[in-house]
Amino acid sequence: MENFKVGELPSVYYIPDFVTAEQERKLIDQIHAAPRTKWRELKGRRLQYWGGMVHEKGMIPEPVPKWLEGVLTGIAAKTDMFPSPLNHVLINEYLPGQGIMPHQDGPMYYPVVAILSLGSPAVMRFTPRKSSSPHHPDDSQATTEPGTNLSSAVDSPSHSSSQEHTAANALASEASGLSGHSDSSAAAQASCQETGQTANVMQNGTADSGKSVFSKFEDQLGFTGARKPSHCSVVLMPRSLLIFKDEAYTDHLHGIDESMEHEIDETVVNLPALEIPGFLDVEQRSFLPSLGGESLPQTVPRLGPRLSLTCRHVLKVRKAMFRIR
Ligand SMILES: O=C(O)CCC(=O)C(=O)O
Ligand SMILES: [Fe+2]
Repeated sequence: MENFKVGELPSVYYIPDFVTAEQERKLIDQIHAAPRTKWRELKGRRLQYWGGMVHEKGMIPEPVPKWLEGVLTGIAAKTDMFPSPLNHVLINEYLPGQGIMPHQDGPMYYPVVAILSLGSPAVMRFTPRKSSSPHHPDDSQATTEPGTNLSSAVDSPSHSSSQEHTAANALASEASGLSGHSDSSAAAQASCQETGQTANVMQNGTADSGKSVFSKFEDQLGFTGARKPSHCSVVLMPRSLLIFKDEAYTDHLHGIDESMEHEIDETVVNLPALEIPGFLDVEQRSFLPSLGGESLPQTVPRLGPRLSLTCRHVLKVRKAMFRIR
């Protein structure tokens, strides 16, 4: 995994092309095939959650469908960063211009998150948490499943350091009931040879020519090279997997701007991602005649829907009382 580490903020990992285009298409189809009632409409986006309702007293588990189980076991197998099986997936759908306010995922989850991106690209920004920052009610919905009677502690404006999804104290009991399958996962079959090379370039910052890849990109984009380690942005390309933990999880907020274009600025830590074929597909490029083959875009245009699968391990899981079939 160290090959996929990006930037100086501990600890952010970016794996390009974690799933293939075919796997991406199948996942998008599966998401859209879910019953309409699975969608929760929020002000700025809509979401589905799978694995159960997250509650401060513990998640009431529900079986994860096969197609998602493959993603979860694939992530666990390929990344080796989760000590227990991932048991929860939040699927966010963003239309052009939609985003998610800066927030923290909070103590209901084991503090490592894996986000698989599908569809249109976007930029995620990490900013240091300030205790005086205002509370965003929307944030609590982002990761704690609105409409599920989550405790008032989540939405309480009096709640301490504001943006956090502090639904409860850190919970320690292990999740149960979801056994891992280490094979046959869509994600596990994702090509890793191709990605390994790109990742090395991302990590080491040097291409074969010996010239720093970052300086090449920074020259093209007119950057001065003064990146602040604490401010980090990651371009989330379709089919990529972002993983973050440590300070990025506990001391930083993460969010996606609600705008029609995401600026590629000096905080972006995975500039080489922009050079990967397919940064914008042919259809998207036709909207932007200025985007030639050689020149790097200055922004990520939001031209179509983006779907993200936020995969986590909910720490406290309750026994399912009964199931209606
Ligand atoms: O859509 C994304 O990439 C981010 C989602 C997120 O931060 C969350 O669900 O907590
Ligand atoms: Fe989040």
